[in-house]
Amino acid sequence: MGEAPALFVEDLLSENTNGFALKSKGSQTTTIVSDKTYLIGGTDDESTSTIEVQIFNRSTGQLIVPKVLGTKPKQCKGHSAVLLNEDRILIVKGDSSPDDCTWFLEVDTKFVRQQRESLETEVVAWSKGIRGEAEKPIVISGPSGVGKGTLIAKLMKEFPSMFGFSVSHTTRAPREKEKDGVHYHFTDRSVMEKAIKDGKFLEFAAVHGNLYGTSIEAVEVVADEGKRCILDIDVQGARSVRASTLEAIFIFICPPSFDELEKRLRERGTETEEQIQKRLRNAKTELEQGQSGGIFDHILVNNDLEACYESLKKLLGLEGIVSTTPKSLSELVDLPAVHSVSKIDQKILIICRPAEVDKASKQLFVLDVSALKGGAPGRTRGLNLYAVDTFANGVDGMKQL
Ligand SMILES: Nc1ncnc2c1ncn2[C@@H]1O[C@H](COP(=O)(O)OP(=O)(O)OP(=O)(O)O)[C@@H](O)[C@H]1O
Ligand SMILES: Nc1nc2c(ncn2[C@@H]2O[C@H](COP(=O)(O)O)[C@@H](O)[C@H]2O)c(=O)[nH]1
Repeated sequence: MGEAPALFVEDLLSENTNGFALKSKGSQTTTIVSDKTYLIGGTDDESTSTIEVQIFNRSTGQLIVPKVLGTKPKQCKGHSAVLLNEDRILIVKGDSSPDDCTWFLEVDTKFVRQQRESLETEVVAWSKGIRGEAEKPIVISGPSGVGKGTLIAKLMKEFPSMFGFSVSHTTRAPREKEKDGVHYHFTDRSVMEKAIKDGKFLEFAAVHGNLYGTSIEAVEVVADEGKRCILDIDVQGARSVRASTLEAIFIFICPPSFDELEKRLRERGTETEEQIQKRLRNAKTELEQGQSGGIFDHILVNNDLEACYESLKKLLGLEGIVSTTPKSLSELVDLPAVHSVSKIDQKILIICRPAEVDKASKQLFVLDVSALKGGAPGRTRGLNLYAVDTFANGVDGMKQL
């Protein structure tokens, strides 16, 4: 936290109009949201490779660096900023790959308000914009040994381009065939506790004597691959995700009987007798909570593995579907570094400056934000970006937008 030189801040503020941010200092934009001015990008620190955020509080006259949650966007040659609905700022990056040009800086969404309260500091959160209707993440829960991992492995094998696994962090030791970064991020407790304190986790819980948690990044990485995220987490974690702003589908897997659950745990042969006893004790509570309503949308009994897998596929609308490749982004447009933005209702017009027209594929782009879904933690879905052929449509064509 530090005081801003008065002149500098006045310069920035004088360039603002009606909540729209204009270019101010190098690649920095300023956006006013009630009594705060968000200064985005363009810090003097050349070592910074990500877009930085500072907040000038006009009531107190202080310039602060907030805690920034979510993966930060990479610096680019130029960006524009538009305030949307008083709770998030849309950042349009120029000279960026088509799947990296729209980002949201959430400044007062439900997630940000929750985090501000729990971390007791000023918070903002980045969420990347994703084109189209990406599907909701899937939370799979159930007692240890019921077959969650087995079912998820089958799904990922049959539909490798459709689903991605959220790699959790855990403080437990790796099993013989487990790989760091693939099955789990195996982590020291102190490191994980610090990351939790820093707001890096969507959820975490003490499970069977160890700490487990889903980082925000683990979910974002999967969304960035254009895949649907699968979380394998315990009931406490499912409850936390249910209470969070992440919209997901919650599935609870039950064993056909308690004896069968014990048999599977023993036959897996990965735990000591003491650990098996602990997992079975916890299973009783998990089975009660999982089936008592309020958390899960669907309950599946994993008796016969193939039958349960077919039910899972049916529930996810995958019956008769053959694995597809991820949606191609090749048809998407390249935005120029120098552009201006204006907002008409829920449509953002991105206008290429004359000097850049030759470099850009089109002169005018429209970003439709009327159907936004999701947001931090995770990605903001439902964006629609398209180029408008102004020469063909002329002024009339633009009016129709
Ligand atoms: N329907 C089934 N019938 C018989 N055995 C099964 C069935 N489903 C899974 N198994 C076996 O049960 C054992 C436990 O399965 P799995 O490791 O997938 O459970 P899990 O729910 O992921 O456990 P954990 O929560 O401890 O990670 C494995 O050896 C697996 O092969
Ligand atoms: N709350 C969370 N629970 C998690 C997470 N990752 C895994 N788990 C659950 O832990 C138990 C035990 O797993 P194991 O690999 O040690 O057998 C199991 O029920 C998992 O679902 C997490 O990130 N958060």
